Amino acid sequence: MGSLRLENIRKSFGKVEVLKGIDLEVKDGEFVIFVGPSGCGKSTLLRVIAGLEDATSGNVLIDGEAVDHVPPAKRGIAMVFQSYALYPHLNVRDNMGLGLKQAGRPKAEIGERVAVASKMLGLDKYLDRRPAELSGGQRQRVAIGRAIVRSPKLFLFDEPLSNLDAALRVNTRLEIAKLHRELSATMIYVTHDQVEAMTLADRIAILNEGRIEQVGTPMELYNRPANLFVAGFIGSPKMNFIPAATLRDGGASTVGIRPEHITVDAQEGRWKGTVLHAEHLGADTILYLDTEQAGFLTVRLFGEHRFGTDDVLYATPQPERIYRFDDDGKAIA
Ligand SMILES: Nc1ncnc2c1ncn2[C@@H]1O[C@H](COP(=O)(O)OP(=O)(O)OP(=O)(O)O)[C@@H](O)[C@H]1O
Repeated sequence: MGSLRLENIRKSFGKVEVLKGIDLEVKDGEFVIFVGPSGCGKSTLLRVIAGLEDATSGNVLIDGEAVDHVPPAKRGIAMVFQSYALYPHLNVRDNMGLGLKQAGRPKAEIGERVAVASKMLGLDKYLDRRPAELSGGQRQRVAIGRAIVRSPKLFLFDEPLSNLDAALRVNTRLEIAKLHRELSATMIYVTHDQVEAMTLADRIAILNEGRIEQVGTPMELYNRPANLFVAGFIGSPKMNFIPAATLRDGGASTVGIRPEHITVDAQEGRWKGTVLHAEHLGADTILYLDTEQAGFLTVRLFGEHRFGTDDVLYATPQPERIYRFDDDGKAIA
């Protein structure tokens, strides 16, 4: 079991309020990701859940029990950090088993748990190596293994992939997804990378300036963003925002259209524009347009296209894919 409930969590550092009333419920076995811009309070919230930081007010409940006065080691959580935090003088086996040893578990049990976790993570061949003899990805797997052996109620991950290069990030991401399936464990994960969030999470909580803007499945956030912030945050390249007057839409203040929902044609279309820059990515082509009616627009086309800088073309939004927002930035259904 490992459910989590956050009730009106507030946290101030001096006069600065960093978390401004966070409510969230995480079900047993769920994978929830906190995502948001730098400084929005993601890590602080994770640290409050872990007990490494006291909330100024509000409650943290694990499996229905308030843990606000329970020290980190007794909360039944295991945390994986960006920096791995391995002991350099210990080999992989001892790094993974240290927490259990400190908890006074019998040697045979520690050996067994380390064997299971290291096999799961493909580390069984490296048990005698020290951290310095491992790659970055292997070190992060040891840190994850150290969490697994403790069979925690909750796994907390703080940007675990950000020290890895691009290829290794993808690999390790897949491993974390697999691990979540195999362990059916509750995982809470902080990242500023929306691809990580979209690919791993059952649900994503989008934070902004200490508040949750929206919680939902990746596709809910993509298809039905609650406001301009979420609409602009989820999706790459970013959604285009255009004054509603451009579309003669009296009921909205701003309209949004995703780059992948605009078609282009050399002869005709809704908005005439000039290509400022074209990115040919192979699978996709990204065009940056300066249009007469809608201003700057980013367009994402599937596959290869011959359009290049200074070409003049016409862009047309798919009407059923237009998002509308009111004066306060709230989505209009
Ligand atoms: N111990 C502290 N003392 C004072 N201010 C702090 C402390 N820890 C965090 N902050 C401030 O709280 C705010 C939120 O920090 P936090 O690390 O939670 O953000 P984050 O969303 O995780 O950002 P990043 O993605 O850059 O890691 C920041 O403005 C930060 O400077």
